[in-house]
Amino acid sequence: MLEQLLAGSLEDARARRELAPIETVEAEALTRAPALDVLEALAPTDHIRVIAEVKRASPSRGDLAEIAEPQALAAKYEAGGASVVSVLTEERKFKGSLADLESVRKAVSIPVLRKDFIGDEYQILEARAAGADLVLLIVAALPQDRLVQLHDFARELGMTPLVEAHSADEVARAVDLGSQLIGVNARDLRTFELDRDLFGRVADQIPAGVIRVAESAVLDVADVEHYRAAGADAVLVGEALVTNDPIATLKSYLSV
Ligand SMILES: O=P(O)(O)OC[C@@H](O)[C@@H](O)c1c[nH]c2ccccc12
Repeated sequence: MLEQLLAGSLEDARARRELAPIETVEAEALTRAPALDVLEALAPTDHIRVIAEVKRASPSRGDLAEIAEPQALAAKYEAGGASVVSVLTEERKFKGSLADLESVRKAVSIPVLRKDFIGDEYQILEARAAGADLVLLIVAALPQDRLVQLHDFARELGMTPLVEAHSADEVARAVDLGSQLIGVNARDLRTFELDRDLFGRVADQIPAGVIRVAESAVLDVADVEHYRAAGADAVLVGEALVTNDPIATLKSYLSV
């Protein structure tokens, strides 16, 4: 499944590239206001931080919410105390788009993450041109040499890569990159199985000073407490925020 998702995102990016060549998108990326300081926004503090996701659907959970106005949802996330907004831009299974990211960027002043299956520099330039401050890089999707190149490329644009791992080996590869922001996804993107305890098993491998994000499978405040107790600095939450009142839900998490 992960291979198909990556192939689909790359194919969609190639089609966009026919219309907007890399030079055009690069010029847009370079004339944007500088990317925001993500490590500052997510710096460990006395409560858990939340990366709140604009998520309409997923291959494992199907349709979650309509979200006609992603900018309105993102504004609620900011009002509720989220530290970062994640916008799924994958079109085929997650029903997102770069247009969603652009409208969210205009509506909030906190950092914005482009959440997609990224395997090409062009997608990173598009993200910056649309105003993203972070990009997701999924360790399982890429050989290490490409991961190094894409990680460097994003950093040269002033962006912060969120490097996603789903096993002890993948965490080791993320650490090898010199990543300052590592996410452990409870969901296996190949089988869609959930393992909420994975974060706790691998958290100690992440060096002090690196921000630790627990991704997926937060359905209520007890799950946030579970991740916090295991050492998470931040949680990345989609489904629970798009299917409940976002402000009230965020406020309950921020008490953890
Ligand atoms: O809806 P949830 O279970 O709260 O999960 C959010 C987020 O972690 C999930 O959307 C995600 C994590 N890593 C990804 C990689 C690609 C697509 C989606 C994801």
